[in-house]
Order: sequence, then structure tokens, then C-alpha cells
Amino acid sequence: MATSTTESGDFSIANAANMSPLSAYQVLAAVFLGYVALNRYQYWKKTPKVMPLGFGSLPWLGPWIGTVRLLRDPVKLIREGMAKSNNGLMRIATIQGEYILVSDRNKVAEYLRAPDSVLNAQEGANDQQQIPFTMGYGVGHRTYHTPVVRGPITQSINAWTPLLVDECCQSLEEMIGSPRDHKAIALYDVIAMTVGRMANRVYVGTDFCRNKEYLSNAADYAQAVVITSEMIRPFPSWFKGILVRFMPVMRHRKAGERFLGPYIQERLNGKLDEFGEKPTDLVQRLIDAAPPIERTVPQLAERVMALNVASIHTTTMTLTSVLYTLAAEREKYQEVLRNEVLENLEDGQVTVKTLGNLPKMESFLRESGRFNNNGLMAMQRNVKKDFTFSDGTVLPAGAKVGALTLALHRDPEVYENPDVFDGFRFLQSGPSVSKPSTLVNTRASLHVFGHGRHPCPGRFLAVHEMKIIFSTLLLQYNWELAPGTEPKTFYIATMFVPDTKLKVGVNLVTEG
Ligand code: HEM
Repeated sequence: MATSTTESGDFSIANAANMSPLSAYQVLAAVFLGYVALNRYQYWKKTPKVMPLGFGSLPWLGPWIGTVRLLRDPVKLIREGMAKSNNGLMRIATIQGEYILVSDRNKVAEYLRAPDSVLNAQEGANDQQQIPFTMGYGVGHRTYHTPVVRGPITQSINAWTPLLVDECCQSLEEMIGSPRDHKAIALYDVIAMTVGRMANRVYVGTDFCRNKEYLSNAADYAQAVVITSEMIRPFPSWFKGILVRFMPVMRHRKAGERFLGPYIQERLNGKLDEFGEKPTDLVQRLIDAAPPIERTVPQLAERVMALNVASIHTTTMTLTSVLYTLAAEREKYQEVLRNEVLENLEDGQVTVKTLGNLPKMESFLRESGRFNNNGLMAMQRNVKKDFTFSDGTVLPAGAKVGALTLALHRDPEVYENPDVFDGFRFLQSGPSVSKPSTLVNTRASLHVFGHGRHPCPGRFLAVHEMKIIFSTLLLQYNWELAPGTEPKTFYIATMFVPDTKLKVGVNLVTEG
């Protein structure tokens, strides 16, 4: 191969056999076509042969058309897909790429059984929340906090209960007070602050859990993580790292480190508690479990902040929808649930025993989790090696798969009248029942906390906190929706956005 310049001055390439020279434009066109062909081949290779949703029939443009249709009316499009799909699988396109949604519960159970070497959960979470960029590289890649939450944190719940009850009562008293007449309150904010206080009481102690600036920063950080992850996902990794430095998420992360730094440093220096004993809070548990590379002030602060993200808005959203639903069906449920708590108090107090004896509340929480959780994608797994469903459908390496909660939580083969809220649907009775049916028990068709190999390890703490707040509210207050109002939820592509602004009328329970 030799290069030369033609008389017209064009750059050209001629081969040794002196075949007709190619103009630079032809070379560029060939390179471009080669690039496009390679791109299409790679796309074809990692795209499962599964029904595309809303792509239309135009070649090439299909994913863009699908993206626009999904943004315009995601629920309508997905319901159409559910009606058309004959194998419980559909392919959707978003600005950030394509996903396979699984609406068949048996297939969900099947994919959740696959090991991480085939369908990877952490990569799915890292993709969803962009964890290495938003919350820190270590949080996304050295996940020692998961066994800490599953083990020592969960085992401490009973011992921590008096602290959690105390913090809950103080928070509700400060935020709602004792209104004799109806007072309009933004329920979401009250619950978010209360959950934040309770969780941080046992994560880092009273100095922080009652510090409004610290709590607001933790709550704002969680929101910033969600927004930032949506914004940076389409970019290449090298650019995400740069971009994120200029976004509010980084400011909140650094602020968290400034708050927690001295406290963590004292612990690293071996500080004991006021009784001269080794503390048992989250910081200590993390220090004990952290690999050496993570045992530094910034890394540990990052980890505490990440667990705040995992705890605060998740628990708040789940509980707020429970409370909205009760407000809407107050006549039917409020007295029954309140009496159950009253009958189980110990010396007038909510205790571990009280919380362990509330089957009606457990059922109500579980049903609310089923009914109010209408997300379009949960339990994302990234395909590392080709995965084949039992019907032969292949998910090739490079694809991403998730469960269609909207369909699974309303599966008519599992739930009678699935579109009706029945607070006592899960109330079990009779000698054959060995285990109470609570929100912490996961399954493919009820996965508020995920299911399979990676269910949420914080679910026992989260449900315990929810039961404490719910019981305390029932003992102290009545609450109801203002006439003509109801929670307004919406979607941004697959993301379900709850109502965080609705005001409900609250007043004090009066004797008799
Ligand atoms: C109502 C509140 C909560 C909800 C709805 C919730 C939901 C979830 C879900 C859906 C998953 C992913 C499961 C999967 O992909 O299969 C998850 C994972 C996780 N959650 Fe929660 N969560 C809540 C509270 C908490 C709390 C309080 C903590 C910490 C104390 C926590 C820590 C975690 C961790 C560490 C993981 C990753 C587990 C793993 O990769 O194996 N969560 N959570």
C-alpha cells in the first residue's frame, strides 16, 4: 500500500498493483461504514431477541422512538407491552440505554437465582445509582457494609428499641405538637426527619441525630444521589468522574465528612463509651469490619453517608404511602389498628414485645407495600455471561435486566382482586401458620425489599422503625386527607416518584 497526491491535490491511496486510487472521501466513507457496521453488530450481539416496546417499524430509529414513547406515558406503554408479550419479557429503551423487563414471576425467580458471575447485582446497583461516582468508589466496589447491616446491625435492633422509641416520640412531639383541632402538616417531611433522627441515633448518636443541619444534609445528599445518577449515566466513565465534582452531590458528601470526621477519628483512636466499654453503634461496627484500605476518616464518613442514603428516603417513602392509604380509608382501619397497639402496650409503652404482636399492622404494611409500590423496574442485574431462561430465551452478556413491579405486585394468579387495597389480606390465622406474613418476607411477586440472593439487609431495621412510628402516631393522633385531595405520584421513564408535598390534617387523639 502506498500513498500519493493526485494532480488535483487530493490525498489518495493506491495499492501496489496500481489499482484505481481511492479518494480520501471514499476512505473516510469506508471507515465510517465499517464503524457503523461494527456498532450495529455489537448492538445486535448484546440485544436479547425479546419484544421491543414502542420502537415502531422504522429501522435504526426504533430505540429513540421507544424512548420518547416511554417518557410520554410509561404506564400506558408498559401495560400495552404486558398484553402483547407472550413470554413475560419486553425490551424498553431509555435515554440511558435499553433494559429487559420481566413481568412473569417464575422468570423473575429464575433470573434471581443466577449467581453474580452471570447476573451481577452490584453492577446493577452501581448502574442504577452510579454508586462509585455519587457515593464513592469504595461503596460501589468494597461492599463490606452489607454483612455489617445483615449481621451486627440487625442483631442490635431489640437492644436499640428503647432508643428508637424515645427518638421517635421526641421528633413527633417537636414536629407535630399537640393540636386539638386539625392542623395541616406535610407528612413526608415529618416522617423523613423522624426516620433520619431514629436511624442516626443508633448510627452515630444524639449529637448528630438532633443536629438539623446534619440531618438535612443527609436527606439532601440522598436526593442528590438520585438526581445525579440520572444525569451522569449516559456519559463515559472518565467523564462522569470529572462531572460529578461540580455537582451538589459532592458538596453534600464533603459536608458529611466535615460533620462526622472528628467523631470517627476519636473512634479510630480507640475511644470508649461513657461506661468504659467498646461502643456498639454503626461507626464502631464499620470500623471493626472495614478492610485496611477503607479504615480512614473520609472512607468511613462516606460509608455512613451511603447508609443514610439507603435508609432515609426508602423508609420514608414506604411509610408515607402506608399513612396516606390509612388516611384515605380511616373509618375502616384506624380504630382497629390503634386498638391492636393499645392491647399490646407494656406499662403504657411501645416495647419489643408490643412490636412483635401486631399481626394486623404487619398485614397492613405488607399490603401497602404491594399496592403502593408501582415501580417499573426493580432488582436490576447486569448480564456478565449469557443467561438462558428455561424457555430458551437468551440474555446475552452486556444486557441489563430488571423486574416489572407494576405487573408482579398485581399478579391476578397470586392475588385475588389485585387492584383492590385489602389491609388485612395477609392476616393469617389457624394452627397451620408457622410464620407471620410480614413485609420483610420477600418473594418474586412481593419485592419491596428485593428478593433472591440479595434481599435488602436493612429490611428488619426499616420495618421495625416503621412499626414504631406507625404505633406512636396511632396512639397520639388522628390523620385524614383534606376533602378532594389524594397523593399524586408520577414517573420519569422507569423511575417512580412519590408524593412528597401532600398535606394531611392531623389532630390529637382525645380520651373517650
Ligand atoms: C423501607 C426501606 C427500604 C427499602 C424499601 C429498601 C429496598 C432495598 C432494595 C429493593 C434493595 C435491592 C435488592 C435487590 O436488588 O434484590 C436493597 C438493597 C440494600 N439495602 Fe435496602 N431498603 C430499605 C432500607 C434499608 C436500610 C435501613 C438499610 C441499612 C441500614 C439498607 C441497606 C441496603 C443495602 C446495604 C443493600 C444492598 C444489598 C446487597 O447488595 O446485597 N436498606 N434495599
